[in-house]
Amino acid sequence: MAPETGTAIRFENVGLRYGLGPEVLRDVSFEIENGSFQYVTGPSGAGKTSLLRLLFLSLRPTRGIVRIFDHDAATIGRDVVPALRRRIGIVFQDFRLLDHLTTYENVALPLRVLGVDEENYRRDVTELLDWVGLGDRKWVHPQVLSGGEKQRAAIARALITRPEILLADEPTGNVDPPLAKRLLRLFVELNRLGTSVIIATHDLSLMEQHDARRFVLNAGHIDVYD
Ligand SMILES: Nc1ncnc2c1ncn2[C@@H]1O[C@H](COP(=O)(O)OP(=O)(O)OP(=O)(O)O)[C@@H](O)[C@H]1O
Repeated sequence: MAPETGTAIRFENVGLRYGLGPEVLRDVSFEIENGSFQYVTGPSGAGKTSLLRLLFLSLRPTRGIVRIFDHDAATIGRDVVPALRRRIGIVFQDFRLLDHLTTYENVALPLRVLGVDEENYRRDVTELLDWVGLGDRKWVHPQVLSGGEKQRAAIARALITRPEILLADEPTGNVDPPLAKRLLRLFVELNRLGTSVIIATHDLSLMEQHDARRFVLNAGHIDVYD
């Protein structure tokens, strides 16, 4: 579990460009404390997903400094990345569930990859699936899940390793308002238990329901509202 205080992430004058294209993030600076809660918002194309990809170490900055758990992203060895990523849960916009696995197996996958025996995770996976309201969808495959059910399965998979940081890209994009409210409660509860939560969203009503720090991106620039 994350220590109670301290900085989990620091960005200093970060710039990002794809190939030879224009900078899609410019002079982005902020810190994310352990156990904090923040939204990343801004119009379509503003750079929210790109920012999450930097946070997940799937992109490196073109300039500036990105520090994750006190490691400099520019110099992290490829062999260290998996261990750092295990401390970060991510919910992708397109879920990325594996079609040949059941909901239960998808959620258990990060633990299987870590070599944990099923007898040691069966209860946790079952409890988490109940918690996200998928207890009765455990044995079906993603093809028969609704958009909202897939979303909850992807959230459960991101949480099963009890990450110190949770990144979620539009986690309420496919659900109706009551379910969005429930998912938000889940993120707030997770945050209460010590996880830093970073949610990229367009959903104003979500941000109104739980007031927290906002990172507003606009054409690659960031404004931070505490
Ligand atoms: N792989 C890529 N190659 C080139 N340009 C990219 C790539 N991914 C994103 N971009 C560009 O970077 C900019 C920021 O995109 P990004 O997906 O980060 O925005 P976003 O705020 O998440 O948008 P949305 O809300 O629509 O998901 C856009 O101009 C986009 O076209």
